[in-house]
Amino acid sequence: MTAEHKVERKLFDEVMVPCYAPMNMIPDRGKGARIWDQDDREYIDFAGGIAVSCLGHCHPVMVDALKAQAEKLWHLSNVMTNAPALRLAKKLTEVSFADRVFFANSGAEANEAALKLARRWAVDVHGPEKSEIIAFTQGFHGRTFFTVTVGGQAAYSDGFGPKPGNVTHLPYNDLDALAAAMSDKTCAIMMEPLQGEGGIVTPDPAFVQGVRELCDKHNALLIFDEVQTGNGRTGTFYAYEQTGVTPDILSTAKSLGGGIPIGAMLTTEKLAAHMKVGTHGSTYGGNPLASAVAEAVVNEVSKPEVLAGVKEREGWFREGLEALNAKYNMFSEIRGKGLLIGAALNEEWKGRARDVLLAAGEEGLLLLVAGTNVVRMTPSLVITKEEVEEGLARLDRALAKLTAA
Ligand SMILES: Cc1ncc(COP(=O)(O)O)c(C=O)c1O
Repeated sequence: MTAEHKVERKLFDEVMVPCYAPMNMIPDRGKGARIWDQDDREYIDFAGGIAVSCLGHCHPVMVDALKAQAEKLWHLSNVMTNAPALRLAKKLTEVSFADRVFFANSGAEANEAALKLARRWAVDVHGPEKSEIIAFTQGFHGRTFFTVTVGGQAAYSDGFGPKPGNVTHLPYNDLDALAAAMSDKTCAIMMEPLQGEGGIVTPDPAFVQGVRELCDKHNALLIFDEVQTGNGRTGTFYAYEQTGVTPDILSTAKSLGGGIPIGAMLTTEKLAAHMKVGTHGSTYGGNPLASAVAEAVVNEVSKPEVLAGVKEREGWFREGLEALNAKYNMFSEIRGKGLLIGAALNEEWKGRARDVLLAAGEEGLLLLVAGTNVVRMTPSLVITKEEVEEGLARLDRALAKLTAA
């Protein structure tokens, strides 16, 4: 890398709106579960772009789909439909409960569409009084004003003036609290089937089933936010498949594109009928380039051997992390499902998830955090055994230094 090709990290502090605190390096290229920075330093990637790079970096099926579509047609807007979007929508209905698909560009936008559909349905069928949205503490649904308000972390939605109204937050996994709060004015419940940003929290199966029953009782819609859990992340194509519960609306993004921005809202024929021409829209939603890549990603990830491989890889991670914990005694629990993994710090290390992330970075391993107490891993679903072992060896070195300091 020659000096003139190198962009200095300090430029970030000079020209970017300071919403982020990125690591002190600039990645230059990636392959599989490895990334190299501008200085040619190699990192094993257990972060996967926050549950996005489900096939690793620059997987041939994505590169081929992108190249082929890039030579054909990039963009039309929704004044015309396009073949890649139609094929992708058809595939998404085949791998889920849904009959209908609306394309957006991100998780927040998919959730925004889901919430708007729920309110629209309520207004059409029951009248405007049925408008309450119930969501859960520590939930995360995106950063548009509606979705951040529905998300259960006030720190993200406070300080912007008046919020969209009629949103109630309840503790996750507390069916009694939900039963007491719900009424016929409840329009919809929005939840993650496994909370990601909130700390990798898996609800009791009875809670999820109870939520469905309460929705049926009060004629409310159940929206599953599968932006982080979807597209094979937990070992089934969608996490809801493991709950015995089917939502009315599902949002998906992140791994849907494997790295190209795309999101989608999935729903039933009956609910979709409440959206008419012009009710909602997006310039880029379902654009041919993003749809072509997502189609290739979904075709690959939905293969039974890829989904079975997620469970196998979960075993490699759990075994390796438990062994590290036996050595360093830092975690109270290794939790999550499939390749959505959280290592919760014990009392002694409480609040130091970022220290673990930074120490790992020094050793050439990319991790994530979920809050301040959980070290999160959302690697490629096809990460190799050698990459996992190398990453865990680097984590071993990082924890050795951290615990010795
Ligand atoms: C469960 C969940 N929903 C929604 C979002 C927002 O997605 P995006 O950042 O693509 O808008 C996220 C992002 O972390 C998420 O984890």
